[in-house]
Amino acid sequence: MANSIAELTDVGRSYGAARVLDAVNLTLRTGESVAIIGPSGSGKSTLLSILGLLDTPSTGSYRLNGVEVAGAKARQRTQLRRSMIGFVFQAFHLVPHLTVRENVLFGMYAKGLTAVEDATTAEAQLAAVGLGHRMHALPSSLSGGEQQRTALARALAVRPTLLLCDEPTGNLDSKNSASVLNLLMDSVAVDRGLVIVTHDTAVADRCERVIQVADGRVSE
Ligand SMILES: Nc1ncnc2c1ncn2[C@@H]1O[C@H](COP(=O)(O)OP(=O)(O)OP(=O)(O)O)[C@@H](O)[C@H]1O
Repeated sequence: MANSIAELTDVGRSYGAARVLDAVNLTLRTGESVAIIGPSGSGKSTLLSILGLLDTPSTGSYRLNGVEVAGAKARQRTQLRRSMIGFVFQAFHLVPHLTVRENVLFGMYAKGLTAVEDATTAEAQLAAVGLGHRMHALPSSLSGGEQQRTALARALAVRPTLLLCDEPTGNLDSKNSASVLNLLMDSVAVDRGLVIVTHDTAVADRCERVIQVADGRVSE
């Protein structure tokens, strides 16, 4: 049965006098793919940052795996983020002087994983995204699609409970978008949920749920 991973109750976020999110109620469960859509500046990235513990709600409750984190200290949020959350961004954010394989390993070390089997996990994850033959390449020699598949392998190698993506196909042509989208959909698992902020209707169409953000409010 699907478990609730993330539960936002009456969440608001203000920056100074500007109210960016208002009374947001949202529950995300394992096995789900959720698209977040809405006009530019409506608060989508802010919502994703709150879900990923990069930002904190100004008001309301956020329960992550049953633990209240809205008022959690930075250290606890960092620990939870490391152990539970994976991110994929539009701009890939690979380390330029590390190879593809090293980028995935670096992501694992950054998450505090240092087991000997890390190299095997990293290589298996790269093979799973179709990059087994590019493991020793530098990011600059890869296509945009290959770079995003590396970023996805880096995120998945630590087995996140929640995979959060901000415009993951925003820098890709249609062919590379389709392959990254297929991999994202394949990454949804009984013990994992997927959230994608997107302007791309092809992406939203593939997700089970579509959440619309407008004027700081969400509707489904
Ligand atoms: N750190 C911040 N300080 C002040 N204002 C902010 C901050 N972060 C976001 N905002 C404001 O909050 C609003 C929502 O921003 P957000 O990035 O969440 O929108 P978005 O829906 O993701 O937009 P886009 O589709 O253009 O990426 C914007 O008006 C933005 O200027």
